[in-house]
Amino acid sequence: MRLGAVGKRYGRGTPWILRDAELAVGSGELVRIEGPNGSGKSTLLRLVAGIERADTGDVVVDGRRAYVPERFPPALPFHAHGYLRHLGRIHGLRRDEAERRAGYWLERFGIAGRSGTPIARLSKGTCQKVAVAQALLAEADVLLLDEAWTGLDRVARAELDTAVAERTAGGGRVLFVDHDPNRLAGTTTAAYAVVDGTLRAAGPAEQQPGGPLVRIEAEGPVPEWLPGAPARKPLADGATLLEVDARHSDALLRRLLTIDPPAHIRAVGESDGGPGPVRSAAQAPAAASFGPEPASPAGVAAAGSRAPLGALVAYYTELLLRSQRWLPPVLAYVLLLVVGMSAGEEAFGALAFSGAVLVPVAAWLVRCAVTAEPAAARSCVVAAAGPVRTHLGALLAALLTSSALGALGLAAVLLMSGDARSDRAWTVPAGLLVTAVCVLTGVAIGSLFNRPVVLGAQYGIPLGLAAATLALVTAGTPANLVLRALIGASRRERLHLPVLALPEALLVAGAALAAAALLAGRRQE
Ligand SMILES: Nc1ncnc2c1ncn2[C@@H]1O[C@H](COP(=O)(O)OP(=O)(O)OP(=O)(O)O)[C@@H](O)[C@H]1O
Repeated sequence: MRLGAVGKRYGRGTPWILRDAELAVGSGELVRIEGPNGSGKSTLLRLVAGIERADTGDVVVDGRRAYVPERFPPALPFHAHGYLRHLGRIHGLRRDEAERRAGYWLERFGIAGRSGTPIARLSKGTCQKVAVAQALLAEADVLLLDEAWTGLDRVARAELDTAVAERTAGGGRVLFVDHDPNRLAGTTTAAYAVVDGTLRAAGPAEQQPGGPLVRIEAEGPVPEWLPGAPARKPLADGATLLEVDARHSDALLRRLLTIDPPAHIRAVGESDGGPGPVRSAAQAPAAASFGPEPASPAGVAAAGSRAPLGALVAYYTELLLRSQRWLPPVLAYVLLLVVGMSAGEEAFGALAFSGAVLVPVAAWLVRCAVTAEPAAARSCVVAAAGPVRTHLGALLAALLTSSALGALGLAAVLLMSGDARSDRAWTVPAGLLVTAVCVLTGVAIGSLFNRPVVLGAQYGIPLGLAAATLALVTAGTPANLVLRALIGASRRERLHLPVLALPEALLVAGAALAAAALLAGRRQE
C-alpha cells in the first residue's frame, strides 16, 4: 500500500487538505494517523479506501479494503445480521460464508441477541459494533478505522484491539485514527501526523507503563511477528517464554494456537517481574476457548477479486425496497393508470399511455435507488467494491425494480383492456416492446440526471422531467418510435412494430449507465 506525492483539496480554489503526502505501509503493519481536528486524517483514510480521489499523485492499494467511517448512520433499513451478510457478499465472500461470519462477529461483539433488530432501533454503541463488524468480517488486506472505538464499551474496545492484532498477525495492513493517544500503544508499528497539509512521521506511540503483563510459555516454532510485540526469552528446554501486555494476551494466544503447526501452550500466568519461567501457571487454554476460529480465506470467492455485481444489485434492491422510497413513484404510476385508463379500453392506446408514464416513473426510481443509502454507509460499500461498481450496482437495482413494475403494469393493462378493434395477437409483443423501451429510456434519464452526473435535486429533478418529456415527444427516439406505432394502431392504422427501437434503447441505456458509473469513479462524493 503506497501513497506517492498525494495532494487533495475539496474543490478548485479551496485550501489543500493534503499536499505531497508520502506513505508506504507493509504487510502486518499497524499505522496510527494523528493530528488536530480538521487537519485531514479522515481525508487520508478515505483516499486510501478509494472513497475520495486524489487531485495529484498516486494511491496504490493492492488487495481488498474495508473501512469503518467516523460516524456510522443508524438510518439503514436493514437488520444487523442482514446488513452484515450483504456486506460480506459485497466483500466477495460466498453466501454461506458471509452468513457464518455475520453470525460470528455479532456473537463476538456480544450482540447476537440483536441480530434481527433493525439497525435504526439499535443503541449508538450497538450500531457502532455493527459498523466495526462489517469491516472485520472479510479479513480485508487493508483495514481502515476512523475513530472506530468511539462509542464502544470497554469489552468491545478490547475485542476490537484483539481483532486488529489478529488482522496484522494475518499479514493485513491496518491504518487507524483515534483521539486517545494510548490506543493500541505498544503494537503500533508507525505513526504519522497530518499537520498543515503535510504528512510527517511521528514515530510509534509509546506503550503506557504500568499495565499488567502476562507470561506465556510456548513450545514449538514461534513466528517472528506476534500480536502485542511480546518480549521473548528462550528457555533451557527449547520452549519460549513470551511476555506481553495483558490487553494483547488473548490475541497472542489466539495467534499461537492458529499457526501451522500450532504452538503448544505450556503455561499462562501473570508476570511477577522476575526473569524466571511462569510461576503461577494457569491451565493452558484450548483453542476452543476462543470461540469459532476466524474463517479461512478459502471462504472468499476469489481473494482480491472484484466485488460480485450480483451482490451489489441484491444489496441496493433490498435497500430500495426496505427504504420504502419506491412508494411515491409506484403510487404515482398506479394512480395515473387508474385515472388515465378505463376498463375495456382499446389495448394499443392503453399500452402507449402506460409506456409513456413509465419513463418518468423509472427515472424517479433511479433517483430513489441512488439516494436511499446514507453517505457513510455508501463509503463502506465503496471501500469494498470501488465507486464504479457500487454506482453500477445501484443503477442496475433501479433497472430491476422498474422492470418488475413495468411487467406488473403491462399485465394490468392487458387484463383491463379488451377492445375488439385491437389485434389481440400483437398486444403482448407490443406491450413487451413498449415496456422494455420505456423502462430503459427512463433508467437512462435517471442515470444521467442524478448523482454523480447532476449534483443537487434542485437541478436533477426538473432537468430529468424535461429530458423524459423530450424523449417521449422528439421524433426518432426509441420511446417515441414505439409510442407512435401504438397510437397509430389504436387509430386503426396498420401496426408496424419498430423492433429496432429495443437495441437502440439498450445501447442508449448501456451508455448512460456506463457514463454515470465511470463518473462516480472520477468524482468525489
Ligand atoms: N466532503 C467535503 N467537502 C468539503 N470539505 C470537506 C469535506 N470533507 C472534509 N472537508 C474538510 O477537510 C478538512 C479535513 O477534514 P477531515 O475530516 O479529513 O479532518 P480530520 O482531521 O479527520 O478531523 P476530525 O479530527 O475533526 O475528525 C476539514 O476542514 C473539513 O471541513
